Amino acid sequence: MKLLILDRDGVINHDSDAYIKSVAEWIPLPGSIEAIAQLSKAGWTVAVATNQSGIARGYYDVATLDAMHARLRTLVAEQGGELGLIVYCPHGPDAGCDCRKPKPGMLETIAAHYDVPLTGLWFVGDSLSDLEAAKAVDSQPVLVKTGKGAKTQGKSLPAGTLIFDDLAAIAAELINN
Ligand SMILES: O=P(O)(O)OC[C@@H](O)[C@H]1O[C@@H](OP(=O)(O)O)[C@@H](O)[C@@H](O)[C@@H]1O
Ligand SMILES: [Mg+2]
Ligand SMILES: [Zn+2]
Repeated sequence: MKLLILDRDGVINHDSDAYIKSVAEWIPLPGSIEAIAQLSKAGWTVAVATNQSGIARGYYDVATLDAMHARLRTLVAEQGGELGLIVYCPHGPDAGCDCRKPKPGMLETIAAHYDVPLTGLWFVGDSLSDLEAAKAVDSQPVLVKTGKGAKTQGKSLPAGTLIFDDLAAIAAELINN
């Protein structure tokens, strides 16, 4: 089974230091919806693993987050694709949960859901915590330069991190090779 896991903010949609607090603030990055749909139509299952500490911080509630994700699913479906499992961590940095990246809990949940090994599985993110989560379970860390990615690129990255301009470039790589 061809499974790809994506971070959400900064990879699929624009991110903000003020958090993405409403459906209106949730704006897809150029080409990201089309990239997900193309991967889906090419036989890939695309899942999402996203930190959403804004819930713990009281910036928005689960119903609002679900509405953002319903919007994402609708947009992908309008392009003829289908989005897979979305897993989020609603906790704050001090909660000590197992799901907040850089912990790999969400990657483990998704891999178990699809019964796919984590080793070498591509996880695409824009933050160092995304790449560290991948490395923690021997998945393949993949950095995109969108969102916080260009800034992250200047940091010390896990060995073997792959770097792409955006999700569209990743889709082209996976579909054409
Ligand atoms: O990139 P993903 O995991 O999809 O989501 C990131 C968001 O939950 C937010 O994560 C926050 O980090 P803290 O959770 O406050 O450390 C900040 O980086 C915000 O700018 C960002 O919108
Ligand atoms: Mg992100
Ligand atoms: Zn959590």
